[in-house]
Amino acid sequence: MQKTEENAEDKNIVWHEGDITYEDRCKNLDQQGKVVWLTGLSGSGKSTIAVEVEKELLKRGKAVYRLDGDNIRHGLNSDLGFSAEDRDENIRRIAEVAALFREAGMIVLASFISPYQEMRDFARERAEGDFIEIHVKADVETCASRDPKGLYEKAKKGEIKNFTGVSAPYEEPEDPELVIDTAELSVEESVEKVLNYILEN
Ligand SMILES: Nc1ncnc2c1ncn2[C@@H]1O[C@H](COP(=O)(O)OS(=O)(=O)O)[C@@H](OP(=O)(O)O)[C@H]1O
Ligand SMILES: Nc1ncnc2c1ncn2[C@@H]1O[C@H](COP(=O)(O)OP(=O)(O)O)[C@@H](O)[C@H]1O
Repeated sequence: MQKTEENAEDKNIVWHEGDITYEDRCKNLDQQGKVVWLTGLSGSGKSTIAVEVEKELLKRGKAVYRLDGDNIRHGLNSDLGFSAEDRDENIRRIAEVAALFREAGMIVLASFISPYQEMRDFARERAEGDFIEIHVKADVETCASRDPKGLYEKAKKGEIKNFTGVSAPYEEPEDPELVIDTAELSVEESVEKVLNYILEN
C-alpha cells in the first residue's frame, strides 16, 4: 500500500510496515489482486454484468468481491449525496477500499457511475496499476428506456436533481481497457467479454 497522507508528520501518524508482502498474499491465493472498475450511466448494465462475472470467477476458484454504488451508499457512504463534491468523496473512499482489497490479493468488481475521469484516474493510481477500466456504454435514451428503478422517469419530472445523463454530467472514459456496448450486446455476450479480459490479463 502506498503512503499518501502528505501531512502525516503534522498529525503525528507514522506508517507501520508489516512482514507479509503483497506477493506473499497473491502466492497464497494463487492469483493477482485486481481492481476491475465498471463505469457508466445508471441503467447501462454495470451491476448486472458484475453480478454474473462474480459468479463465473467464483466458479473458477477466484477470490472476488463486488462493490456496488447503491450498496456502498447504504453504509460507508450513507452521508453522501450526488453533488459533484459528494461524488468525488464517494469515489475517493471507494478507491481506497478497492485498493485495500487489491492489496489483500483479491479481485474487486467495482460498479460505480464514477462520472469524472480525474477520480477514475485516482482509483487507478491507488490500485498501483492493477486496474482495468471498463466503460459499460449505453446511450442515455437506451438507459432511460430500460429504467430498471424508475429513476429516469423521476429525473425527467424534476423529482431527482443532479441525475447523471439528464441533469448532471458524465465524462466518457478517455482510454479504457475495455468498452462494452450494452445497447448492442446481450447480457451473456457482455459478461463473456469482461470475464475473458480479466482471465487473460
Ligand atoms: N442523482 C443521481 N444520479 C445518479 N444516480 C443516482 C442519483 N440519485 C440516486 N442514484 C442512484 O445511485 C446510484 C449511483 O451511485 P454511485 O455511487 O455509483 O454514483 S457516483 O459514482 O457517485 O456518481 C445509481 O445506481 P445505478 O443505477 O446502479 O448506477 C442510482 O440508483
Ligand atoms: N448487454 C447488457 N449488459 C447488461 N445489462 C443489460 C444488457 N442488455 C440489457 N441489459 C439490461 O439493462 C439493465 C441494466 O441495469 P443495471 O445492471 O442495474 O445497470 P446499472 O448497474 O448500470 O445501473 C438490466 O435490466 C439488464 O437486464
